[in-house]
Amino acid sequence: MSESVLYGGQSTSRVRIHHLQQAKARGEKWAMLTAYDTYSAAIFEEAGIPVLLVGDSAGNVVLGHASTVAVTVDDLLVMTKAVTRSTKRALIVADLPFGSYESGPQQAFDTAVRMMKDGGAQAVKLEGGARVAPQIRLLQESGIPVMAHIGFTPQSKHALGGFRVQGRGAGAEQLLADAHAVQEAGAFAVVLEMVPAEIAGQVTKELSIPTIGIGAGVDCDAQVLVWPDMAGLNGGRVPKFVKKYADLRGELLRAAKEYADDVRGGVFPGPEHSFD
Ligand SMILES: Nc1nc(=O)c2c([nH]1)NC[C@@H]1CN(c3ccc(C(=O)N[C@@H](CCC(=O)O)C(=O)O)cc3)CN21
Ligand SMILES: CC(C)C(=O)C(=O)O
Ligand SMILES: [Mg+2]
Repeated sequence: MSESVLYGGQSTSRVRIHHLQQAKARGEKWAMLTAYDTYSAAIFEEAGIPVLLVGDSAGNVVLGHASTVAVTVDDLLVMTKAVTRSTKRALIVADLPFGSYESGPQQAFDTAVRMMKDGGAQAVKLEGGARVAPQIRLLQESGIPVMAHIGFTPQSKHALGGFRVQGRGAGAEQLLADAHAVQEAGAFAVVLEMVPAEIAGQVTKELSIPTIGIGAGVDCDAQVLVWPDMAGLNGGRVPKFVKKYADLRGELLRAAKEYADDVRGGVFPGPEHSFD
């Protein structure tokens, strides 16, 4: 078997966007996860996840907001710094929050520069297709790798009418046009969120850049999930596209209860946790 370009050998150098391009050319699929803090980022890198996204899903899963709309650049900067400090192999992508790039290429550039200079990110992600092509183009020309995000774009859920699959029926044409627009503008990869599997497969075939699916079927070049969803830390309802690989909520609940019981019972701390 040929060696993976992403997980291969003894290499300790950083995953770069050209590695993702090579992976697509070789038909090698890869996984992306979100990360928001030091322990999770280090664990995912050790697990061989080549790309980590400091997602604005932090609004939901870290900060307790009902949506990603309230998330600020400052919020994500703190988390991006934590993630970049604790990793050295994974490619770190920072989401650009709602309101920090839409008004034009200059605004997008200013925000992206903060994520790269202060945050240490190696790439940024923004939501939208043809409508953000000018932003993608300026960033790309300025040396900032851009990941695009089309299909269901959570920052515009109020405009899209809630959490809905995009690209069905007549929407397929729009989705394909957006996919081509972001590639043409210079995006190095594109997230496809909640898109019918067949359409996502078609986009993946037509594009030369990698597609990263979330609720977009198995034919994408890569997949992404929000980590507290896939690890079962999330106690609420999770979207249909989530597969639960662990029950961290149950495990943490058990540990916290046992600790509380030990303290109530005078069992903790024991002599081995105490000083003479
Ligand atoms: N915890 C978490 N997971 C995510 O995947 C996620 C976030 N937060 N926050 C930002 C966006 C928002 N996303 C979401 C959130 C909810 C649904 C959802 O409830 N989907 C339903 C309805 C689908 C439909 O109506 O067709 C589902 O059952 O999948 C989907 C994507 C994806 N992102
Ligand atoms: C779900 C992924 C793609 C995302 O944008 C996020 O976590 O914010
Ligand atoms: Mg996001």
